[in-house]
Amino acid sequence: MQWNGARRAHSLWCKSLTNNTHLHHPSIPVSHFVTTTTIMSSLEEPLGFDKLPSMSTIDRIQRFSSGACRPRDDFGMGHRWIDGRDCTTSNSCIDDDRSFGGKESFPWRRHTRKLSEGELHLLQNISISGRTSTVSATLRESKSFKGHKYSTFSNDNGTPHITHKISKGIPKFVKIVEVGPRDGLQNEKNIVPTSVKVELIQRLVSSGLPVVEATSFVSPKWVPQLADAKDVMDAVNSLDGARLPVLTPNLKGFEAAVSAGAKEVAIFASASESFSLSNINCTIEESLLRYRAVTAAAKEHGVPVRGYVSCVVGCPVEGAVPPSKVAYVVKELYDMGCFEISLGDTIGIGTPGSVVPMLEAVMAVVPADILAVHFHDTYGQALANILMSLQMGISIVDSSIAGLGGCPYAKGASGNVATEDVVYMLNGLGVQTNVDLGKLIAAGDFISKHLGRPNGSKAAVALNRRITADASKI
Ligand SMILES: CC(C)(COP(=O)([O-])OP(=O)([O-])OC[C@H]1O[C@@H](n2cnc3c(N)ncnc32)[C@H](O)[C@@H]1OP(=O)([O-])[O-])[C@@H](O)C(=O)NCCC(=O)NCCSC(=O)C[C@@](C)(O)CC(=O)[O-]
Repeated sequence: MQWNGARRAHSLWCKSLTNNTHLHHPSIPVSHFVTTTTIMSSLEEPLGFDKLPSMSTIDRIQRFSSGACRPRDDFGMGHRWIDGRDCTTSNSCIDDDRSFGGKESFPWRRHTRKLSEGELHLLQNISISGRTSTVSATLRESKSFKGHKYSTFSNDNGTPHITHKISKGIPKFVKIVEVGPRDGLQNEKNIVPTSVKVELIQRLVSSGLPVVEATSFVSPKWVPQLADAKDVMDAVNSLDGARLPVLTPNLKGFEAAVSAGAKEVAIFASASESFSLSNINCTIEESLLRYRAVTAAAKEHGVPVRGYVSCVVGCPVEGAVPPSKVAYVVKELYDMGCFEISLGDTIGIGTPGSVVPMLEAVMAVVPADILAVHFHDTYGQALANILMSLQMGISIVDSSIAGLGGCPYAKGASGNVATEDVVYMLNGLGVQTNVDLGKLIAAGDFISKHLGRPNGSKAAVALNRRITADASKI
């Protein structure tokens, strides 16, 4: 029976990756994890263009503009992949091969060309003097953490032209959606006291973050770490300055969230059937049915709904996930009224090589400006993936304070990209976030200290060291 199958598979995802037993479904046999681990090893090679379907049917002319949204009747997705009729596995879907057949180059790729003598001279100057310049800029910033713009390339030799080329397409403002109190803490082995969660949220809001995902109204049997969702909301509801969305997997969760004062909710679907079963104990289609009920109720209450799609490039069980599957689920969430949709590389397996075709497929069916990217940093690819996403027109980035999430003692998925690292990179690019990096680092240090581990943000660690070094000279 499908439902029994779903139950057996339920909650496999974090467990198989992290050995984090607190989320394990009691009925999942140990042998299941062995299988999953074996499959996971097939993902140890980075997913690149050669491992994913290419994009011959996607119209490329307008895809990076927000006006690129249009129905794709010819997209060839339908429901066939869900029924599994043409697919042996999600990685070998005939439909997808047809839709994305043919290897073509992507027009957004920078064309290499011969550099002129002047340009060569310029680049040599940058590589020689740029290092000093970058370092001094970093040191200057480290004292105040104030957002600054790097001046590495700003000389009078025509370099602004190069800067312009590099930053072309990158938005002037990026909205950061902080997911640490929810995505980060849901994976913690030990339950974090409510008062600590509340203080963390307060600190994050006061750093200027516009959105701080506060908690989840999910089954406490599955996620005991967030069983205090109501108490957390009671304590943070009156905070001004940021939106505080919460995760709701079904109507029950939605109703509980609204009674607790939540003014925004998020629903979370998956592009991988196996992950859907393990995470929320139902198939993708069943989850979409549930979410239609949630979005309808939310509309009645005037509550905005954010959508998540997990496993957008890879699934711990199924391996590579075809972009068309992601696009299908995104479009469903969009059609049911989600105002924003976050694309989750749940296991942090993606590289720009796999993220780009996925984004292309998604941007062919919904506007780019409603999309967010949500990268876990398991393979250290998150910042590269974010930069690539920004260049493709994304301007909403999810991240987690101090890189919270995942289990530090187990092989497998790690936390989200650290918010401090994202802000540091965006400051370097001259992109506005309205976030105070100093306050952010203090918030990251606060929660890391509580959890008894080093801050997972490289920028925070480096900038903290710098302060110590400065102080020792005084
Ligand atoms: C979806 C369910 C609830 C289905 O869980 P189920 O066991 O299939 O649900 P059920 O309808 O059979 O109910 C079982 C029990 O749960 C209760 N229940 C039912 N719903 C709720 C609720 N909302 N709040 C509190 N309790 C609830 C329900 O009342 C019942 O209680 P009992 O009668 O046994 O005492 C469960 O599987 C669940 O809570 N899953 C949560 C999974 C989760 O939070 N995962 C982490 C999210 S992270 C993620 O998805 C990825 C993301 C978003 O971060 C992006 C990325 O990284 O890619």
